[in-house]
Amino acid sequence: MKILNAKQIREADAFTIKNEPIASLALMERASTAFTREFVRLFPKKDRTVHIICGQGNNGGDGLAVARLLFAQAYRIRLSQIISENSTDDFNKNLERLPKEIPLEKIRFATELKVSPEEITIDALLGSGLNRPLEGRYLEIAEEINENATDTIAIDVPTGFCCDAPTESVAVKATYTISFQFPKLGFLLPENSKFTGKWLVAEIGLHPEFIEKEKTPYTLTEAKDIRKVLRPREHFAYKGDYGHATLIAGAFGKAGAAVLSAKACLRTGAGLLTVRCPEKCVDTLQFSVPEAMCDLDSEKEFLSSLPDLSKKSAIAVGPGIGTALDTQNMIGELLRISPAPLILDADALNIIAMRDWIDKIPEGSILTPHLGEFRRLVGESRDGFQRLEKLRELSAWTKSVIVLKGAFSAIATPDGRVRFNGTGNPGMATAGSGDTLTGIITGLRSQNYSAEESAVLGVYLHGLAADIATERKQSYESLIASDITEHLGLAFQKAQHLR
Ligand SMILES: NC(=O)C1=CN([C@@H]2O[C@H](COP(=O)(O)OP(=O)(O)OC[C@H]3O[C@@H](n4cnc5c(N)ncnc54)[C@H](O)[C@@H]3O)[C@@H](O)[C@H]2O)[C@@H](O)CC1
Ligand SMILES: [K+]
Repeated sequence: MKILNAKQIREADAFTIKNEPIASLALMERASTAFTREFVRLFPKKDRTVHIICGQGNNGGDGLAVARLLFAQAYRIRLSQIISENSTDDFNKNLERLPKEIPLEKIRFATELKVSPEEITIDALLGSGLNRPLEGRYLEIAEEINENATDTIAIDVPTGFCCDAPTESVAVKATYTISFQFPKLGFLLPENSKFTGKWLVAEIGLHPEFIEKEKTPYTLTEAKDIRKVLRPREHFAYKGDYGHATLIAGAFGKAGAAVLSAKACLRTGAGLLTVRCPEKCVDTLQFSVPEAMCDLDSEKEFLSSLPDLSKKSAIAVGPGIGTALDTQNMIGELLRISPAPLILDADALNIIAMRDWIDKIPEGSILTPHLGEFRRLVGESRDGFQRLEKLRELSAWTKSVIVLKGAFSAIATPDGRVRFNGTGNPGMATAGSGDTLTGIITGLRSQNYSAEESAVLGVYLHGLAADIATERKQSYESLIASDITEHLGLAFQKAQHLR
C-alpha cells in the first residue's frame, strides 16, 4: 500500500471528484460512512453519549455527517461546533442536513467547551488541512480533550498532528485514529503513537488510476505483496535445492542466541545449516538444534576465526558473539572476503560501528539494526523523520538492505525506497526476538530469495508468527522468542493462504 503525503492526498481527492466523477459532498459521505462503520465496530454499545467536536473545514464536515449517521443508528449524540470565520461548502451542506434533534452548541471560546470522561469524544476539529502548529483556542481545545476525554476517536488524523513532518506543538492524543484510504507517514514513527493511538485505515475508493501513477518512496507491505513473492516448495525437491546457510554466532553464556537463530533459520526452510560457534556453546547447540551441524572455533569462549565458507548460500553473523578483539578481527576478515551474501546483526553491527567499518560492508548485504545499533552506526537522530532519511542514506551508501527494527520495522533499499511492515505486536520486545529474525532472514536468503525479498518476507513472517502465537496462547507479556519460531509454520500457511 502506498503512503502518500498530505498534498498528494488532496490531489487524489480532487482527481477522484473530477474523474470518477463524484460530487465532493458524495465523497465526504463515503468517507463518513466508512468512519461510521469502523466506529460502530469499535463501540457497538450505545450506552455513552458521543460528543463530536467539529471545526468548519472538511474534517468538521465529516464530523457533521458522522453525527447524522450515528444518530440514525440510535447513538446519543452531542455536537460542538467551533466557530471560525470561514467554512467549506461541504461543511455548510452537512450542517443543513443535520437532524434538528441533535443538540448543537456553538463554541467561540475554548472555555465554553466541556469534554467529559463519561462520553466518547470524536475529534473532527482539524484534519489533514493543518498548515501551522496549533495555537490560541485550538491549542486550548486540544488540551481540554487530552485532559478530560477517556476515549477519543480522531477522524482522519488527530487535530494538530502533522502527517509528514514532526509534530512540534500540542496535538490531540487519540485512543483510535480512523484514517481515510492511506496510512500517513507520521503514523509509522514511534514518537507519534501518543497522538494516533491505535490507527486503522478505512478505504474510501479514491481513484486507482491516480494512486497507481503517484510516486512515493514509502509503502506498507500487505498480505498480497507477500503472496506474490513466496515460492511454493517443489514436489521433487531435495535439501540441496534450498541452500546451505552458515550462522556465525554465540559466545560463552550466549549460546541461546545461536540456538534461537539456528532454529528459526531451519524452520524457515534452509536445506542445510552449519553453525560456527566457540567450543563452550557446542553441547547446548547440538542438544537444542540437532538438525544443525556445528563447526567449532579454536577458542573456547568466543569466536576468533572464520570457518570454511566455500559453497555457502548465505552467511549470518552477530547473534550473541560479543566484541572480543579476536571476534572484531574475524568480522573484519569476513567483510573483506565476503564469499556469499551476508546478514549482519547485533554485535557484528556494534563492531562495525566501533571500528568505523561501514565502508567495508559488501554490497547486497542485509543489516538488521534495532534503534540502539542504528544510533551507534549513524549517530543520534532529532526525530523519526530524520532517522528515516539516515536510514535511506545508509542503504544507498552501503548498497545494502537495511532493516530498522521496531514497531512498523522499516526496510530500506539502495534505490531510496522504504517498505514498512505492519505485522507484529509489543510482545516481541523480548530477549532473542532479533536473533530469531536473523535466523528467518538467513533461511530465506539461503533459498535464493533476493536481499530485499528476504528482508521483507522475513520481517513479515516474524511479526505474523508472533501475532498468531499471541492470538492462540500467549499474551504480550508472556510471549518469548521461541514462541515466534514455534508459530512460523502457521505463519507460512496463513501467508500462502492455505488457511
Ligand atoms: N477533500 C475531500 O474531498 C475529502 C476530505 N476529507 C476530509 O477533509 C479533511 C481535510 O479538510 P480541509 O482541507 O478542509 O482541512 P481541515 O478540515 O483539516 O482544516 C480546515 C482549515 O483549518 C485551517 N487551519 C489549518 N491549520 C490550522 C491551525 N493550526 N489552527 C487553526 N486553523 C487551521 C486551514 O485553513 C484549513 O483549511 C481531511 O482530513 C478529511 O477529514 C474527507 O471528507 C474525504 C474527502
Ligand atoms: K481530526
